[in-house]
Amino acid sequence: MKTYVIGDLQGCHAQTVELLERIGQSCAGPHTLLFAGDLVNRGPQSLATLRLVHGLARRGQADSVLGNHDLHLLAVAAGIRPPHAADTLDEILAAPDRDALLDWLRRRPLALLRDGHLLVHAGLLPQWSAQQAVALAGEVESALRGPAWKDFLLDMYGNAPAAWDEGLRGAARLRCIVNALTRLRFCTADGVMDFKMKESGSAPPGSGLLPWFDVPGRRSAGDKVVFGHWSALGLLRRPALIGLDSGCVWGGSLSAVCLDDGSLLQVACPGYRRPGAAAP
Ligand SMILES: Nc1ncnc2c1ncn2[C@@H]1O[C@H](COP(=O)(O)OP(=O)(O)OP(=O)(O)OP(=O)(O)OC[C@H]2O[C@@H](n3cnc4c(N)ncnc43)[C@H](O)[C@@H]2O)[C@@H](O)[C@H]1O
Repeated sequence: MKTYVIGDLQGCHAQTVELLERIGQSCAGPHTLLFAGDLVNRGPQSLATLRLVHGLARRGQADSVLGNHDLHLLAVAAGIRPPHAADTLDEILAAPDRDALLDWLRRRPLALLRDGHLLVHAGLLPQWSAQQAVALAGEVESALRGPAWKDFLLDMYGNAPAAWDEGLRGAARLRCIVNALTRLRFCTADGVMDFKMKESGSAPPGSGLLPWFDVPGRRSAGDKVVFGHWSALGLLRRPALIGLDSGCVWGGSLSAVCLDDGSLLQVACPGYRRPGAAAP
C-alpha cells in the first residue's frame, strides 16, 4: 500500500479535493494519506476541510499530525485563547458536529513514524533523533488526551524555554516540545529557537540563525524527515528531507509526495491570502 504525505491544507478545501482526485488517478490501488498538519485556518473552508480529513480518518484511510493552527483551534474552542481577526474558524465553532471534529483533532499525534519516514508539522531540535522526537511527542499527546488537557493548552503558549534541556519538567518541557514540533523554522547552531523570522527561507548573514535542518551535527540527520509549516521556504526535496508546505493558502500550491516512489503531485491555488498581510 502506497503512502502519500500532503502539505498544509489551511482550509483550502477545493485544492484538497482536487489533489485527492489526482492521487486517486495516479494510484489505482489502496493508499494511505498522511497530512502534515495545519488542516484549518487562514483559508476559506476550514470546516469542510476538517470534515473531509476526519471522514477519511474514520474510514482508516488517513491520519494527520497536529500543527500550530490546529492547536490554536483547540485553544479557541476551549475558550482559552481569543480568536485572531484573520482566523477562519467560526464555521467549525458553530458546527453541529464540532465536538466530534475537535475530539478527533485533539487526539492526533505530533509525530508519526511511517514507512521509514518521520512526519512532524514543523521541525526537530538538533539534540533529538527521530525516535526521541516520537517519544517526546508522546508526552504532549498524553497531556492532550488526558483529563487535564485544557490545563495543558493554558500552559502551552509562549516562546520559553527556547532551547532543549533533558532536565526540563512539567509545562516548560511540554511547551518546548510543542514549539519545536509545531512552530520551529530557525534556530542557532546550539538549538536556541527563533520565532520571529518567518517570511523567508534563509536567515540574514550574521544573525546566527540556521534552518533547523541545516544545524551541523543534527542528531536526526540520518533519519528521513517530512515536515510542513514553512510556506516561505516552499517545497524542499533532499535525500532525507521533504518540506511540503508550498504555500497553498498564500497563492502557491498544495503538494503531495508519495513516500514509496518519490513522485510529486501539485495543485495550484489562486491565493486566499497575500503574504505579509495580517488580516483578510
Ligand atoms: N506555544 C505556542 N506559543 C504561541 N503560539 C502558539 C503556540 N502553540 C501554538 N500556537 C499557535 O500558533 C498559531 C499561529 O501562529 P502565527 O505566529 O500566526 O503563525 P505563523 O508563524 O505565521 O505560522 P503559519 O503556520 O501561519 O505559517 P506560514 O508559513 O503559513 O506563514 C508564515 C508567514 O509567511 C509569510 N509568507 C507566506 N508565503 C510567503 C512567501 N512566498 N514569501 C514571503 N512570505 C511568505 C506569510 O505572510 C506569513 O506571515 C497561533 O494562532 C497560536 O495559537
